[in-house]
Amino acid sequence: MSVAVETTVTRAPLPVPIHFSHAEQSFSLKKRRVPFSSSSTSNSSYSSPAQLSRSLPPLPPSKGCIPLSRMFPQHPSPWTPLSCSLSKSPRPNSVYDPSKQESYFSQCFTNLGLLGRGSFGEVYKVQSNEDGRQYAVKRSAHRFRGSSERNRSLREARNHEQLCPHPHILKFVAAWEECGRLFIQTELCSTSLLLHAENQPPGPDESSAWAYLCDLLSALQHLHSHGFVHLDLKPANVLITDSGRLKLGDFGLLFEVNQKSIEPVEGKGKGKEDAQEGDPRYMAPELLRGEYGPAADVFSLGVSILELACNIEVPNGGEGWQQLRQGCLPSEFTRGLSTELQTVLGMMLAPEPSERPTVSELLALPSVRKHRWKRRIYLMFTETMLTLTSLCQLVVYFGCRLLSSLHLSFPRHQTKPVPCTPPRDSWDKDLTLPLSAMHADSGSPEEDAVFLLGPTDPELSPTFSHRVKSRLSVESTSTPLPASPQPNHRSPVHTPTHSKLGDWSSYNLAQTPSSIHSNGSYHTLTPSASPIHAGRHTDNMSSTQSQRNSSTKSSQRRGCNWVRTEEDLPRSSFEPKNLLSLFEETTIEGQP
Ligand SMILES: Nc1ncnc2c1ncn2[C@@H]1O[C@H](COP(=O)(O)OP(=O)(O)OP(=O)(O)O)[C@@H](O)[C@H]1O
Repeated sequence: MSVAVETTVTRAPLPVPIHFSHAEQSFSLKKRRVPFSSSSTSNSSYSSPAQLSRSLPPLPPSKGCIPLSRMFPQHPSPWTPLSCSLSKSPRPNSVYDPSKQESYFSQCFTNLGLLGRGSFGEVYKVQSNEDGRQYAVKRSAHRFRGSSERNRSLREARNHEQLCPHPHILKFVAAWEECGRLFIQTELCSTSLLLHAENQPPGPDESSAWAYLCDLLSALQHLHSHGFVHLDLKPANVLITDSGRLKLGDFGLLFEVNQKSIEPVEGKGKGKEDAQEGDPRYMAPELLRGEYGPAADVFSLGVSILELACNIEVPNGGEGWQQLRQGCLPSEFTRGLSTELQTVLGMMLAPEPSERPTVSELLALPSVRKHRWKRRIYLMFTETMLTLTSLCQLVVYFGCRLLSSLHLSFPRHQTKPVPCTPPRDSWDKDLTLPLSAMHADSGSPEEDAVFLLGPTDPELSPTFSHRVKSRLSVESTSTPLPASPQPNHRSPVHTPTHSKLGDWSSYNLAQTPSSIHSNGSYHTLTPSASPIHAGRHTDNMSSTQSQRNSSTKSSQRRGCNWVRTEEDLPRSSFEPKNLLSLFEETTIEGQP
């Protein structure tokens, strides 16, 4: 009798979050991303569907009022360091001179291009003028409109900084505020896990799923052991490095778990009502009851791994969403997975948080231990190989330089005029802007000139020249931009298993490149009995086209006077791709 009652209770539909009323209630194919158009490079004009649904409403149009910046003299906006790394005084190697008109960003970094956009802001690939290394800098999309918005924005930076470094946590470098915007500098990664997964061939990929699970369990163990809960774990918030190592990022919703009660890190203005802040697709059911705890991260990780292993869309509402939160996995997709993975997923997706294993318990499972061991060896090997390759390239580079200088020391070769390098000032003029320009009203072209590239060029960073995907994720809260390049390495992570297809075979056939129309659109797939849909497509045609156009676009980019391309930059670090040209230069210089 009691069992029957329990079953009824468990099966009762969960209260749907308020904002789910606009969510996708029925199941549909993964939306094709809207190609990143050149006109979208402007801050004000661009908004992806995801941004539309999650970003704040636009500022009301001005009705004849003179902008504040024109009414008052434009004093440089104070640069406020927010992280300890910047507050240290005096900072070694600092190139920032507050007396100069240029902003802190302009003085300290060379902008190499846009990496992606999210609901919070834009992420740029930059080169530090202090140490010559490359980083990612996230800039809030617009100026803070009030202190509550500012506090919310600063929370992510503060949360991130207080985390102890870990190999699977995105490394925080610095944060500052300038011109009413927040800047967060982090280590540079290759791309997000979401975009990486979308670039993989369709079909289940269990070996990669185990690798992702091992990395993210390590990250969660680190967070949970330090008393933190992430509360927004999803593939879009995970980054992947060149070696394939996953790094957990985006700590905007980080909570500190106290012994008695669970308090948010900032402690102010967050409570039960904020439980809906995370992405509904990955949200644990107990968050709707205001129960914040480590088990919520385990659930979100379970949904993420289910999505990645089966290569499906997880629902953001409706029947499929309810079923997943009642412990029902979509068997038509999961039956292609091994029993081991199915068991682990079943445990992680238990409806009651108390029934879910902790991260430590999951790490202790024999199946997880086996894959974790393999994963460690793989990462160690790949990262060692990458380091060795870089070292070899460095040796070859200096060898070439030596040979080249020996050649030049012959008197007969000195007759050839050495090409002049333009003075550094002329480069800087292109990119750096007076702070007053940056301080202008939001949306002014001057303000964003440091951050935006040519209106004719949709490929925004050197990384983008390889990015072949131009799809906007309708559901994702971030990165509706072209996907990143396929990493050169092909690892177990990147080599999907196609042997266990189950009912997937029909989907796979439908999603081969031949099913893509010449205009880039996709055939509609046969609706599944499952509410959860097969997901990721690869737009090979647009990819080829994009690559073909990249060289032309690169030369076009050089014509823009307000951005520097990587080719134009002073090269403080060695770039392996230029070895061939170095050899060619040496040969040409050696000719009489
Ligand atoms: N450190 C990084 N290295 C490389 N690419 C990055 C890095 N950080 C972010 N990106 C890229 O920028 C995109 C947007 O970043 P991010 O998701 O952090 O923005 P966001 O505004 O916080 O998004 P949201 O709040 O919607 O999740 C990512 O999807 C990723 O492609």
